[in-house]
Amino acid sequence: MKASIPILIGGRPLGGDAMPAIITPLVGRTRAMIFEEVAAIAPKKPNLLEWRIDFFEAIGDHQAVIDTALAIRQAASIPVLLTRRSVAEGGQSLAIDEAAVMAMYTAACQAKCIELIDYELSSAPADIEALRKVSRANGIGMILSYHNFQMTPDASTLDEKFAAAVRLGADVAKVAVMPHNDRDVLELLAATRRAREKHDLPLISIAMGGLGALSRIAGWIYGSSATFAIGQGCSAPGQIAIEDLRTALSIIRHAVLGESPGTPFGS
Ligand SMILES: O=C1C[C@@](O)(C(=O)O)C[C@@H](O)[C@@H]1O
Repeated sequence: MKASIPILIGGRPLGGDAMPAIITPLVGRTRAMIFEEVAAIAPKKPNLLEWRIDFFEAIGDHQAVIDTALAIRQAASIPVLLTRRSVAEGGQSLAIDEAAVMAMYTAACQAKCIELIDYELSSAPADIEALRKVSRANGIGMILSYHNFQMTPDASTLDEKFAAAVRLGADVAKVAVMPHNDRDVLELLAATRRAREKHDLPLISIAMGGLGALSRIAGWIYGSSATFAIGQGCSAPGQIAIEDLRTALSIIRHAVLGESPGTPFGS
């Protein structure tokens, strides 16, 4: 089994040796709501906090974004991933346009108030290129992502999404899709496995909804380096509470990696 490649933050693997890293979203609309979430989530020790800034009312106010990001990091001592999810890919509608979103991401990178950003592959190529430059110049990692909340595209489309993220210089390639049946989940896992064989960068892949639970718990076996779990609020269908996820992961890790303290087979 080819190991999943860890996501690096400041040169260190996110989550240490354990696979997968656990990411919990922050979905508060106001600074006060976000801090309530941080207070509830920090003791649960996820490896990364995803600040879903499309939920944040003050998204257009750069200083508020920077101050809040710094305060989240300080309160939780957990690295922060900044994500604006577009409406087309399952996010909230915004009061600001795409140019202002770019300006917000740029200001956050320059302030170095976050460790990672998530930007969608469907964005304008010039914007992806510009954000890649500014994130790299400031030492901020970049996830290039694709989400389909309606369905699971065919195998070649899934392959192409991972490949496009690599071509465009992503540090992490991410694909999240909606399965309609158990086969769709297998397609997502198979595409993840092919991408792991072909590309030399960390991947995140998710099949959403109840059917996709297998991908959240066992996707790391196929090459996905991180999984999203509920710390306090949910940001997508099918996310599992971090406590339940950890229980499931420890059972599977023990079985798959041979870490079980049980009697050796055959003895
Ligand atoms: O892209 C992802 C994955 C996700 O959609 C999920 O299914 O867990 C949750 C989002 O917050 C995140 O940005």
